[in-house]
Amino acid sequence: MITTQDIQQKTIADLFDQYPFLPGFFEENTLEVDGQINEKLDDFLNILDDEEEKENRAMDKAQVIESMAEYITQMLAFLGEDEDEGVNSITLLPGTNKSGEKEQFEELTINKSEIVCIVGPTGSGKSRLLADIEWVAQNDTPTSRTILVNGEEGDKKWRVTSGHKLVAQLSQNMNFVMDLSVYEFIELHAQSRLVEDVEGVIQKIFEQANNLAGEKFSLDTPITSLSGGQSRALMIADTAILSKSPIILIDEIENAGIDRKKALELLVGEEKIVLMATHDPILALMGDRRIVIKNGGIHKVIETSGDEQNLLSELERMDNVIQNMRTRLRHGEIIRQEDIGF
Ligand SMILES: Nc1ncnc2c1ncn2[C@@H]1O[C@H](COP(=O)(O)OP(=O)(O)OP(=O)(O)O)[C@@H](O)[C@H]1O
Repeated sequence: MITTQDIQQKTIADLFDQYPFLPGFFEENTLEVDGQINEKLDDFLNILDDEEEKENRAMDKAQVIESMAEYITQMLAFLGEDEDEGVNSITLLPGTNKSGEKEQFEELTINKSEIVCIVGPTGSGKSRLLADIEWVAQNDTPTSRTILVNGEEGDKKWRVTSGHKLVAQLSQNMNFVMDLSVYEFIELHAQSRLVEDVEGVIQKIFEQANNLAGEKFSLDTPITSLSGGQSRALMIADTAILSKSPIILIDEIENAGIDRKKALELLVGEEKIVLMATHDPILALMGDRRIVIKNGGIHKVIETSGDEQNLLSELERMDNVIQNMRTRLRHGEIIRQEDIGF
Protein backbone atom coordinates (compact mmCIF):
# COMPACT_ATOMS: atom_id res chain seq x y z
CA MET A 1 0.00 0.00 0.00
CA ILE A 2 1.58 3.26 -1.15
CA THR A 3 0.61 6.31 0.90
CA THR A 4 0.71 10.01 0.04
CA GLN A 5 3.69 10.39 2.42
CA ASP A 6 5.63 7.84 0.36
CA ILE A 7 5.50 9.97 -2.76
CA GLN A 8 5.03 13.60 -1.73
CA GLN A 9 8.65 14.47 -1.00
CA LYS A 10 10.19 12.60 -3.94
CA THR A 11 11.20 14.30 -7.17
CA ILE A 12 9.15 13.55 -10.24
CA ALA A 13 12.26 12.11 -11.90
CA ASP A 14 12.72 9.64 -9.02
CA LEU A 15 9.05 8.68 -9.08
CA PHE A 16 9.13 8.04 -12.83
CA ASP A 17 12.22 5.96 -12.29
CA GLN A 18 10.65 3.91 -9.55
CA TYR A 19 7.22 3.54 -11.21
CA PRO A 20 7.73 3.41 -14.99
CA PHE A 21 3.94 3.48 -15.56
CA LEU A 22 3.47 6.79 -13.70
CA PRO A 23 3.86 9.10 -16.72
CA GLY A 24 0.53 7.58 -17.85
CA PHE A 25 -1.15 9.09 -14.78
CA PHE A 26 0.37 12.51 -15.53
CA GLU A 27 -0.83 12.34 -19.12
CA GLU A 28 -4.34 11.27 -18.18
CA ASN A 29 -4.58 14.13 -15.74
CA THR A 30 -2.99 16.64 -18.13
CA LEU A 31 -0.17 17.37 -15.73
CA GLU A 32 2.63 18.72 -17.91
CA VAL A 33 6.02 18.17 -16.37
CA ASP A 34 8.25 19.79 -19.04
CA GLY A 35 11.25 21.41 -17.34
CA GLN A 36 10.10 20.57 -13.82
CA ILE A 37 11.12 16.92 -13.72
CA ASN A 38 13.58 17.51 -10.88
CA GLU A 39 11.06 19.24 -8.65
CA LYS A 40 9.56 17.53 -5.66
CA LEU A 41 6.05 16.27 -6.39
CA ASP A 42 4.70 18.35 -3.54
CA ASP A 43 6.19 21.57 -4.97
CA PHE A 44 5.23 20.77 -8.53
CA LEU A 45 1.60 20.25 -7.57
CA ASN A 46 1.36 23.66 -5.89
CA ILE A 47 0.00 24.93 -9.20
CA LEU A 48 -3.14 22.92 -8.49
CA ASP A 49 -4.04 25.05 -5.52
CA ASP A 50 -4.63 27.93 -7.89
CA GLU A 51 -8.39 28.70 -7.80
CA GLU A 52 -8.84 28.47 -11.57
CA GLU A 53 -7.01 25.14 -11.78
CA LYS A 54 -9.08 23.75 -8.92
CA GLU A 55 -12.26 24.59 -10.73
CA ASN A 56 -11.09 23.12 -14.03
CA ARG A 57 -10.06 19.84 -12.49
CA ALA A 58 -12.60 19.48 -9.76
CA MET A 59 -9.69 18.12 -7.71
CA ASP A 60 -7.26 19.94 -5.45
CA LYS A 61 -3.63 19.12 -4.78
CA ALA A 62 -4.34 16.77 -1.85
CA GLN A 63 -6.87 14.83 -3.90
CA VAL A 64 -4.48 14.46 -6.84
CA ILE A 65 -1.73 13.13 -4.56
CA GLU A 66 -4.17 10.74 -2.97
CA SER A 67 -5.43 9.46 -6.28
CA MET A 68 -1.82 9.09 -7.51
CA ALA A 69 -0.92 6.94 -4.46
CA GLU A 70 -4.01 4.83 -5.12
CA TYR A 71 -3.08 4.49 -8.80
CA ILE A 72 0.46 3.33 -7.94
CA THR A 73 -0.88 0.82 -5.41
CA GLN A 74 -3.33 -0.62 -7.92
CA MET A 75 -0.80 -0.77 -10.74
CA LEU A 76 1.72 -2.58 -8.52
CA ALA A 77 -0.94 -5.08 -7.50
CA PHE A 78 -1.95 -5.56 -11.13
CA LEU A 79 1.65 -6.14 -12.15
CA GLY A 80 2.16 -8.49 -9.22
CA GLU A 81 4.86 -6.29 -7.78
CA ASP A 82 3.49 -5.24 -4.43
CA GLU A 83 6.06 -5.12 -1.72
CA ASP A 84 4.72 -8.22 0.03
CA GLU A 85 4.95 -10.16 -3.21
CA GLY A 86 8.40 -11.73 -2.73
CA VAL A 87 7.90 -15.45 -2.43
CA ASN A 88 10.96 -17.16 -1.04
CA SER A 89 9.51 -20.52 -0.20
CA ILE A 90 6.44 -22.70 -0.17
CA THR A 91 5.77 -25.30 2.47
CA LEU A 92 3.62 -28.39 2.10
CA LEU A 93 1.85 -29.72 5.18
CA PRO A 94 0.59 -33.31 5.04
CA GLY A 95 -2.92 -34.36 4.12
CA THR A 96 -4.13 -37.86 3.40
CA ASN A 97 -3.59 -40.41 0.64
CA LYS A 98 -6.38 -42.04 -1.35
CA SER A 99 -7.06 -44.47 1.52
CA GLY A 100 -7.44 -41.60 4.00
CA GLU A 101 -4.12 -42.32 5.75
CA LYS A 102 -1.85 -39.43 6.79
CA GLU A 103 0.98 -38.69 4.36
CA GLN A 104 4.46 -39.81 5.35
CA PHE A 105 6.22 -36.50 5.95
CA GLU A 106 5.87 -33.76 8.51
CA GLU A 107 6.59 -30.61 6.57
CA LEU A 108 8.29 -29.96 3.26
CA THR A 109 9.71 -26.55 2.38
CA ILE A 110 10.86 -25.71 -1.14
CA ASN A 111 12.99 -22.61 -1.65
CA LYS A 112 13.68 -20.23 -4.52
CA SER A 113 15.98 -21.58 -7.25
CA GLU A 114 15.21 -25.17 -6.26
CA ILE A 115 13.98 -27.87 -8.63
CA VAL A 116 11.79 -30.53 -7.09
CA CYS A 117 10.58 -33.42 -9.21
CA ILE A 118 7.45 -35.41 -8.58
CA VAL A 119 7.59 -39.07 -9.50
CA GLY A 120 5.20 -41.99 -9.08
CA PRO A 121 3.15 -44.46 -11.10
CA THR A 122 0.44 -43.34 -13.51
CA GLY A 123 -2.64 -42.19 -11.62
CA SER A 124 -0.78 -41.98 -8.29
CA GLY A 125 -1.51 -38.27 -7.77
CA LYS A 126 1.34 -36.21 -9.27
CA SER A 127 -0.93 -33.79 -11.10
CA ARG A 128 -3.11 -33.56 -7.99
CA LEU A 129 -0.10 -32.32 -6.01
CA LEU A 130 0.63 -29.65 -8.64
CA ALA A 131 -3.04 -28.64 -8.56
CA ASP A 132 -2.93 -28.34 -4.73
CA ILE A 133 0.02 -25.97 -5.02
CA GLU A 134 -1.65 -23.91 -7.72
CA TRP A 135 -4.80 -23.61 -5.62
CA VAL A 136 -2.73 -22.84 -2.48
CA ALA A 137 -4.72 -25.62 -0.82
CA GLN A 138 -5.99 -24.85 2.67
CA ASN A 139 -7.29 -28.24 3.68
CA ASP A 140 -9.96 -27.77 1.01
CA THR A 141 -8.97 -30.23 -1.74
CA PRO A 142 -9.46 -34.04 -1.97
CA THR A 143 -6.01 -34.53 -0.37
CA SER A 144 -6.62 -32.15 2.60
CA ARG A 145 -3.13 -30.73 2.11
CA THR A 146 -2.16 -27.24 3.24
CA ILE A 147 0.26 -25.04 1.31
CA LEU A 148 2.05 -22.21 3.12
CA VAL A 149 3.64 -19.30 1.29
CA ASN A 150 6.77 -17.91 3.02
CA GLY A 151 5.89 -20.13 5.96
CA GLU A 152 2.51 -18.50 6.46
CA GLU A 153 -1.06 -19.69 5.96
CA GLY A 154 -1.84 -19.07 2.32
CA ASP A 155 -3.51 -15.83 1.55
CA LYS A 156 -6.51 -16.43 -0.71
CA LYS A 157 -5.44 -13.41 -2.79
CA TRP A 158 -3.19 -15.83 -4.70
CA ARG A 159 -6.29 -17.54 -6.05
CA VAL A 160 -8.04 -14.56 -7.50
CA THR A 161 -6.07 -11.58 -8.70
CA SER A 162 -4.38 -11.99 -12.04
CA GLY A 163 -1.39 -9.88 -11.03
CA HIS A 164 -0.89 -12.02 -7.96
CA LYS A 165 -0.62 -15.29 -9.78
CA LEU A 166 1.57 -17.52 -7.62
CA VAL A 167 2.05 -20.13 -10.26
CA ALA A 168 2.81 -20.30 -13.96
CA GLN A 169 2.01 -23.61 -15.64
CA LEU A 170 4.03 -25.05 -18.47
CA SER A 171 1.97 -27.78 -20.00
CA GLN A 172 2.62 -30.27 -22.73
CA ASN A 173 0.13 -28.86 -25.18
CA MET A 174 0.92 -25.39 -26.29
CA ASN A 175 -0.95 -24.60 -29.43
CA PHE A 176 -0.92 -21.07 -30.65
CA VAL A 177 -3.97 -19.83 -32.49
CA MET A 178 -3.05 -16.18 -32.92
CA ASP A 179 -1.93 -14.80 -36.22
CA LEU A 180 1.26 -13.14 -34.94
CA SER A 181 4.96 -13.33 -35.62
CA VAL A 182 7.31 -14.40 -32.83
CA TYR A 183 8.34 -10.73 -32.49
CA GLU A 184 4.73 -9.50 -32.20
CA PHE A 185 3.82 -12.24 -29.74
CA ILE A 186 6.64 -11.36 -27.32
CA GLU A 187 6.07 -7.64 -27.86
CA LEU A 188 2.40 -7.99 -26.94
CA HIS A 189 3.24 -9.87 -23.78
CA ALA A 190 6.02 -7.44 -22.82
CA GLN A 191 3.73 -4.46 -23.36
CA SER A 192 0.96 -6.03 -21.29
CA ARG A 193 3.52 -6.41 -18.48
CA LEU A 194 4.48 -2.75 -18.96
CA VAL A 195 8.19 -3.53 -19.14
CA GLU A 196 10.38 -0.54 -19.80
CA ASP A 197 12.82 -1.98 -22.31
CA VAL A 198 10.45 -3.91 -24.60
CA GLU A 199 13.03 -4.27 -27.38
CA GLY A 200 15.67 -5.63 -24.97
CA VAL A 201 13.22 -8.14 -23.51
CA ILE A 202 12.16 -9.33 -26.98
CA GLN A 203 15.79 -9.96 -27.91
CA LYS A 204 16.52 -11.75 -24.64
CA ILE A 205 13.52 -14.08 -24.90
CA PHE A 206 14.19 -14.75 -28.57
CA GLU A 207 17.84 -15.63 -27.92
CA GLN A 208 17.04 -17.86 -24.95
CA ALA A 209 14.25 -19.63 -26.85
CA ASN A 210 16.57 -20.36 -29.75
CA ASN A 211 19.15 -21.54 -27.30
CA LEU A 212 16.67 -24.16 -26.07
CA ALA A 213 15.14 -25.14 -29.40
CA GLY A 214 16.77 -27.82 -31.52
CA GLU A 215 15.87 -26.09 -34.75
CA LYS A 216 16.32 -22.33 -34.90
CA PHE A 217 13.58 -19.91 -35.85
CA SER A 218 13.52 -16.20 -36.57
CA LEU A 219 11.69 -13.19 -35.13
CA ASP A 220 9.40 -12.98 -38.14
CA THR A 221 8.38 -16.65 -38.06
CA PRO A 222 4.59 -16.83 -37.55
CA ILE A 223 3.98 -18.49 -34.17
CA THR A 224 1.44 -20.84 -35.76
CA SER A 225 4.20 -22.39 -37.86
CA LEU A 226 6.57 -23.12 -34.96
CA SER A 227 7.15 -26.82 -34.32
CA GLY A 228 6.09 -28.38 -31.00
CA GLY A 229 9.65 -28.09 -29.64
CA GLN A 230 10.05 -24.51 -30.84
CA SER A 231 6.74 -23.41 -29.25
CA ARG A 232 7.70 -25.02 -25.97
CA ALA A 233 11.12 -23.34 -26.11
CA LEU A 234 9.45 -19.97 -26.73
CA MET A 235 6.96 -20.47 -23.88
CA ILE A 236 9.67 -21.52 -21.44
CA ALA A 237 11.88 -18.53 -22.27
CA ASP A 238 8.87 -16.23 -22.15
CA THR A 239 7.73 -17.62 -18.79
CA ALA A 240 11.22 -17.48 -17.29
CA ILE A 241 11.85 -13.89 -18.32
CA LEU A 242 8.45 -12.20 -18.34
CA SER A 243 6.29 -14.09 -15.88
CA LYS A 244 6.14 -12.57 -12.42
CA SER A 245 4.94 -15.85 -10.95
CA PRO A 246 7.51 -17.12 -8.49
CA ILE A 247 6.58 -20.78 -8.96
CA ILE A 248 6.67 -22.75 -12.18
CA LEU A 249 4.76 -25.99 -12.38
CA ILE A 250 5.67 -28.34 -15.19
CA ASP A 251 3.71 -31.44 -16.12
CA GLU A 252 6.57 -33.16 -17.95
CA ILE A 253 8.65 -31.45 -20.64
CA GLU A 254 8.59 -33.66 -23.68
CA ASN A 255 12.02 -34.46 -25.00
CA ALA A 256 11.47 -33.71 -28.66
CA GLY A 257 13.32 -30.72 -29.94
CA ILE A 258 14.24 -28.96 -26.72
CA ASP A 259 17.28 -28.84 -24.47
CA ARG A 260 15.59 -29.64 -21.18
CA LYS A 261 18.66 -29.15 -19.03
CA LYS A 262 19.16 -25.62 -20.34
CA ALA A 263 15.43 -24.97 -19.92
CA LEU A 264 15.58 -25.87 -16.23
CA GLU A 265 18.76 -23.86 -15.77
CA LEU A 266 17.07 -20.83 -17.32
CA LEU A 267 14.06 -21.10 -15.00
CA VAL A 268 16.15 -21.62 -11.90
CA GLY A 269 18.52 -18.83 -12.94
CA GLU A 270 15.54 -16.46 -12.81
CA GLU A 271 15.06 -17.46 -9.14
CA LYS A 272 11.92 -19.49 -9.64
CA ILE A 273 10.74 -22.41 -7.56
CA VAL A 274 10.36 -25.22 -10.07
CA LEU A 275 8.17 -28.28 -9.52
CA MET A 276 8.01 -30.85 -12.25
CA ALA A 277 5.95 -34.03 -12.50
CA THR A 278 7.79 -36.54 -14.66
CA HIS A 279 8.10 -40.16 -15.70
CA ASP A 280 11.50 -39.50 -17.27
CA PRO A 281 14.53 -40.71 -15.27
CA ILE A 282 16.77 -37.97 -16.69
CA LEU A 283 14.42 -35.20 -15.62
CA ALA A 284 13.78 -36.89 -12.27
CA LEU A 285 17.52 -36.82 -11.53
CA MET A 286 17.89 -33.21 -12.68
CA GLY A 287 15.97 -32.13 -9.59
CA ASP A 288 17.63 -31.29 -6.29
CA ARG A 289 15.03 -33.51 -4.63
CA ARG A 290 12.23 -35.77 -5.74
CA ILE A 291 8.90 -36.37 -4.15
CA VAL A 292 7.69 -39.94 -4.53
CA ILE A 293 3.91 -40.23 -4.70
CA LYS A 294 2.14 -43.47 -3.90
CA ASN A 295 -1.59 -44.04 -3.71
CA GLY A 296 -2.28 -40.29 -3.73
CA GLY A 297 0.07 -39.45 -0.87
CA ILE A 298 3.65 -38.21 -0.51
CA HIS A 299 5.45 -41.42 0.31
CA LYS A 300 9.08 -40.28 0.38
CA VAL A 301 11.21 -37.22 -0.30
CA ILE A 302 14.63 -38.15 -1.68
CA GLU A 303 17.60 -35.86 -2.16
CA THR A 304 19.45 -36.48 -5.44
CA SER A 305 22.75 -38.05 -4.35
CA GLY A 306 26.18 -37.34 -5.83
CA ASP A 307 26.20 -40.87 -7.26
CA GLU A 308 22.89 -40.24 -8.96
CA GLN A 309 24.16 -36.98 -10.38
CA ASN A 310 27.15 -38.83 -11.82
CA LEU A 311 24.80 -41.39 -13.34
CA LEU A 312 22.87 -38.58 -14.94
CA SER A 313 25.60 -37.87 -17.47
CA GLU A 314 25.66 -41.57 -18.41
CA LEU A 315 21.88 -41.53 -18.85
CA GLU A 316 22.16 -38.40 -20.98
CA ARG A 317 24.68 -40.14 -23.19
CA MET A 318 22.29 -43.08 -23.64
CA ASP A 319 19.46 -40.64 -24.33
CA ASN A 320 21.54 -38.94 -27.02
CA VAL A 321 22.03 -42.30 -28.72
CA ILE A 322 18.25 -42.83 -28.74
CA GLN A 323 17.57 -39.30 -29.97
CA ASN A 324 20.09 -39.80 -32.72
CA MET A 325 18.46 -43.12 -33.71
CA ARG A 326 15.09 -41.40 -33.83
CA THR A 327 16.35 -38.68 -36.14
CA ARG A 328 18.05 -41.16 -38.43
CA LEU A 329 15.05 -43.47 -38.63
CA ARG A 330 12.89 -40.47 -39.43
CA HIS A 331 15.18 -39.68 -42.32
CA GLY A 332 14.88 -43.19 -43.70
CA GLU A 333 18.34 -44.41 -42.68
CA ILE A 334 19.25 -48.02 -41.86
CA ILE A 335 20.56 -48.61 -38.31
CA ARG A 336 23.48 -50.94 -37.61
CA GLN A 337 24.82 -52.51 -34.40
CA GLU A 338 27.92 -50.27 -34.40
CA ASP A 339 25.72 -47.13 -34.44
CA ILE A 340 24.55 -47.91 -30.94
CA GLY A 341 28.02 -47.51 -29.48
CA PHE A 342 27.60 -49.47 -26.23
N1 LIG B 1 -4.73 -37.94 -1.79
C1 LIG B 1 -5.75 -38.09 -2.64
N2 LIG B 1 -7.00 -38.25 -2.19
C2 LIG B 1 -8.04 -38.42 -3.04
N3 LIG B 1 -7.92 -38.44 -4.39
C3 LIG B 1 -6.70 -38.28 -4.91
C4 LIG B 1 -5.54 -38.10 -4.08
N4 LIG B 1 -4.45 -37.94 -4.89
C5 LIG B 1 -4.90 -38.04 -6.15
N5 LIG B 1 -6.22 -38.24 -6.18
C6 LIG B 1 -7.07 -38.43 -7.39
O1 LIG B 1 -6.52 -39.51 -8.15
C7 LIG B 1 -6.66 -39.30 -9.55
C8 LIG B 1 -5.34 -39.49 -10.29
O2 LIG B 1 -4.39 -38.52 -9.85
P1 LIG B 1 -3.45 -37.70 -10.84
O3 LIG B 1 -4.16 -37.36 -12.09
O4 LIG B 1 -2.88 -36.60 -10.04
O5 LIG B 1 -2.34 -38.79 -11.17
P2 LIG B 1 -0.93 -38.63 -11.95
O6 LIG B 1 0.09 -39.25 -11.07
O7 LIG B 1 -0.72 -37.25 -12.36
O8 LIG B 1 -1.17 -39.54 -13.20
P3 LIG B 1 -0.40 -39.55 -14.64
O9 LIG B 1 0.99 -40.02 -14.37
O10 LIG B 1 -1.20 -40.52 -15.43
O11 LIG B 1 -0.47 -38.15 -15.17
C9 LIG B 1 -7.23 -37.89 -9.69
O12 LIG B 1 -8.63 -37.98 -9.88
C10 LIG B 1 -6.92 -37.25 -8.35
O13 LIG B 1 -7.83 -36.20 -8.00
